[in-house]
Amino acid sequence: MFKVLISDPISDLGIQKLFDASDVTVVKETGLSEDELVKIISDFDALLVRSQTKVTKRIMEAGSKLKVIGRAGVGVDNIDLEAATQRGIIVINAPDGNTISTCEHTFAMMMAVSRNIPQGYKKTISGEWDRKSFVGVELNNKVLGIIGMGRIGTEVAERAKAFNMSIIGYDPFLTEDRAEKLGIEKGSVDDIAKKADFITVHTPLTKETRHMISTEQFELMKKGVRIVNCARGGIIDEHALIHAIDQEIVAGAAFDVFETEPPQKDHPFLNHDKIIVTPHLGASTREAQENVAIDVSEEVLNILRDKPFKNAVNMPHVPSNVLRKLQPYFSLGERLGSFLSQITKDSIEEIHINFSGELADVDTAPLSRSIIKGVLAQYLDSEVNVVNSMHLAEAKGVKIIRQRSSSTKGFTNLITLTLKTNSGERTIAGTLLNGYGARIVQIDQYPVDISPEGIFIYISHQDKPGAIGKIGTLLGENEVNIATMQVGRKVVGGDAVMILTVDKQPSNTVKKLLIDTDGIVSVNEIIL
Ligand SMILES: NC(=O)C1=CN([C@@H]2O[C@H](COP(=O)(O)OP(=O)(O)OC[C@H]3O[C@@H](n4cnc5c(N)ncnc54)[C@H](O)[C@@H]3O)[C@@H](O)[C@H]2O)C=CC1
Ligand SMILES: O=C(O)C(=O)COP(=O)(O)O
Repeated sequence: MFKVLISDPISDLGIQKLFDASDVTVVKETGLSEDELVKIISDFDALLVRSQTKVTKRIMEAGSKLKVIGRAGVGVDNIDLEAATQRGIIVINAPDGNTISTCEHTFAMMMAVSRNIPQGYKKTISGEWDRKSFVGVELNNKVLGIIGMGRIGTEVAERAKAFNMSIIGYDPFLTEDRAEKLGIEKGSVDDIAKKADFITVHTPLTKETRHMISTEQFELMKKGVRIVNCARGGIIDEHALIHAIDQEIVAGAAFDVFETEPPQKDHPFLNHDKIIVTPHLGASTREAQENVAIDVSEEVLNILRDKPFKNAVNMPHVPSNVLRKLQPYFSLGERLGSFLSQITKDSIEEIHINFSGELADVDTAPLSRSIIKGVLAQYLDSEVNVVNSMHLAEAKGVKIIRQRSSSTKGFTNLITLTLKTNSGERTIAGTLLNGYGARIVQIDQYPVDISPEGIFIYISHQDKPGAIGKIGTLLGENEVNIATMQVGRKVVGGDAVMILTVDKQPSNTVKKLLIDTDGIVSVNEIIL
């Protein structure tokens, strides 16, 4: 008999399958503290949560029988995924069930902020009949900027068309082709900042998206822009937003989520006459709650019964003999993927992976998942892992081509990764050198010898006398110490690259100084 603990309010109707299962006992105990959960968790095979329960390492360590944690929703930021993976606990979520509700909430917020509905309501019920202070704007003929064109962002775009809005979308995976099919324009964050009358964000919170809308972006915006965040607190810099309202750039903002939830009583968004707020209600509809509960219950039952499941957000599953052979390569593969995706700025359309030498006769599927995880991780953060990376790439329309070859260019093993985009392709190759660890041995057409660990500055420049000296001096003057330097060029005086390993991250000012240096074409910072 399996025991399932439900520790957050989850729809009873949605989890009926669990109640009906003859091999499952369900216990509902909501509002437990970490200590209380630690005390009882050892009895349970599965734990079902929403966003309230913080599933910590301590709870997992106490859950000696715990096989699966089910999140009835999308974001798994309340679950310590690393601890779960380490303990072999499968974490699953329900990514599809609340898409429509969150999209509709976004519209509710967009319309409420455009017509000052909460402000008007508040004044009217206080007994005042004020028809002058709340003149709004129409959505009709306005430009809507959508940052994050995944499930929710796409649904928002579809509905915005019915309001006669023109839409600019930004997502690293949005191709021209898909944008055209959706009837929207593909743009950058800056394009959106410059052109949009309304901006809504629908990305996860990752190191890339944290404060992706901040002072710099607000300064580009049109006067009177309205901002909506029904994704995650922190994507929009809360302090910079207040400043942009004070400067009369932003006319109004609607937030469902906060950097800290619940927000402190003195949070500047509360009681601000230009900001409307809801308490993380995006997924709070009867339908969404039923959907996510049904999805999560089915997955939990499958996992408990050792049947196939699809929405795992962690845990690799590799036969032990294959695992033994591949183990040393996982980290190299992921780092190759991460390095290359950090210097590939366009939408990725195809991922080509070639395995050669010792790797040509092993089942490299698990290794491919690590490589693809590395490629996707900076965009999808905690939601991408070796279980779901392949599926996520394919779901985003990215074609994956895996090959084996005998050509090793003199190495006993070689992984060659190529990312094809609409504007060209980028390649990286790496190897495990017997006794010397992992090495990146090729970037595009340049042979290199780099240990894939640390902070890198990748500079494309014109091969000119003095170029290296200028860069070295500039970094030195700004106290960025260079640990290693690799250079490569195609022909004398032609395109050249410089790959520096540095001891600390260069500031934005230093990066700008580098970009402004004569002969430098592009500067990328890479963190592995
Ligand atoms: N307010 C609420 O109650 C709810 C909030 N959410 C949040 O909404 C967000 C989006 O959810 P879904 O659409 O289901 O996820 P999704 O995974 O389908 O879409 C997210 C999209 O963001 C894109 N993205 C990642 N990094 C980016 C970057 N740096 N710039 C631009 N785009 C980037 C990804 O490529 C992806 O297409 C998640 O953070 C989720 O937690 C989801 C449900 C309810
Ligand atoms: O699904 C998500 O990511 C959400 O943010 C919804 O959270 P909730 O289940 O309503 O606490």
